[in-house]
Amino acid sequence: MPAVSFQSVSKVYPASGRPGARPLQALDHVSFDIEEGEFFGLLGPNGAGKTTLISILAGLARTTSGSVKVHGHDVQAEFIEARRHLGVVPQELVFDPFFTVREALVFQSGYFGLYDNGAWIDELLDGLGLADKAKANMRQLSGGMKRRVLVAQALVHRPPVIVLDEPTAGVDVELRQTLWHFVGDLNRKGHTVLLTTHYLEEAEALCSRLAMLKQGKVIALERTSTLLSNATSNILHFKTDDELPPALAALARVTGRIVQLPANDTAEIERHLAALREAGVRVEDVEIRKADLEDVFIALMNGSAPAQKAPPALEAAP
Ligand SMILES: Nc1ncnc2c1ncn2[C@@H]1O[C@H](COP(=O)(O)OP(=O)(O)OP(=O)(O)O)[C@@H](O)[C@H]1O
Repeated sequence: MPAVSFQSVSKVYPASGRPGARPLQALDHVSFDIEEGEFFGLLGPNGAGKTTLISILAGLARTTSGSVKVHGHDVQAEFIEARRHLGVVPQELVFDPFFTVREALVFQSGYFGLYDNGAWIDELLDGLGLADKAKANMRQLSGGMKRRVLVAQALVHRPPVIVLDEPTAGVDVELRQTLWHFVGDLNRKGHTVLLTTHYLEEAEALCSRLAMLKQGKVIALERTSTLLSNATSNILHFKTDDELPPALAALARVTGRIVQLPANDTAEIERHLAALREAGVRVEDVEIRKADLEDVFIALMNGSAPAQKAPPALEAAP
């Protein structure tokens, strides 16, 4: 039995009351399973539907059609059983300002009928670097510390499935490391992890399998290693102040002065360089690197399949 199963999930938000407003299809027949013990990544640009899908999984929103199960329990029909199997770390920092950290965790344990949870709470506080904040009031904590408490709250009932919705947005390196160490450990002990993130290098490093959403549809569902090995193999990376010739501009990812051009082999790299020379483009700091998940993501979001070699942009210069 899969840990999480999404079966043809659609979600339409009704039109707002504003004149001319139309209903919005946030999810369009999303289907995939997450197996027990997987570290699974859900990726997609802003507005792709990730939070909507997670809200449905957590029982905070309802599907328009389709079904979602956690360890075989339907999240709508068997809400309590499904919820017991899930620990959800929300994107937003929601907390009760009147509790201390420990009180918040004791209170949360009570929701699940756990009245003798002190040992596990201590373990959570230790593992997440919160031990010296146990008696601090929630409102005295920095944003990063509050996020650690949210992670601890999500885990008080030792859920087999852990859902992290952009847990590292705006958090410092230390918290990221603490969090990934802790969550990685739980995953090695058999917990299933579902992660949404905009940090693709994080997804590449952590997730064994990925789903990519675009406008509410699954456009890729693959092992991370397969996505990477199918990708255009090299990226020609350089800086320039000059304008690229149109054929190269159409292929390039440009960030300020930095240009990145996909190239499948050495011959294509040479063709790109020759074309740049011919167009009088002055380049600096030229590097060739392997394609990463960000390159795959961009290719997929732009509608070009990463497995396919980019069309030869230019004829080789003499
Ligand atoms: N409560 C709501 N009412 C109406 N439309 C909504 C509601 N919540 C989300 N949407 C819309 O549904 C679409 C999907 O939003 P969602 O927040 O699920 O995307 P996301 O992939 O999580 O984006 P982000 O990366 O920005 O968090 C967006 O167009 C969004 O504006």
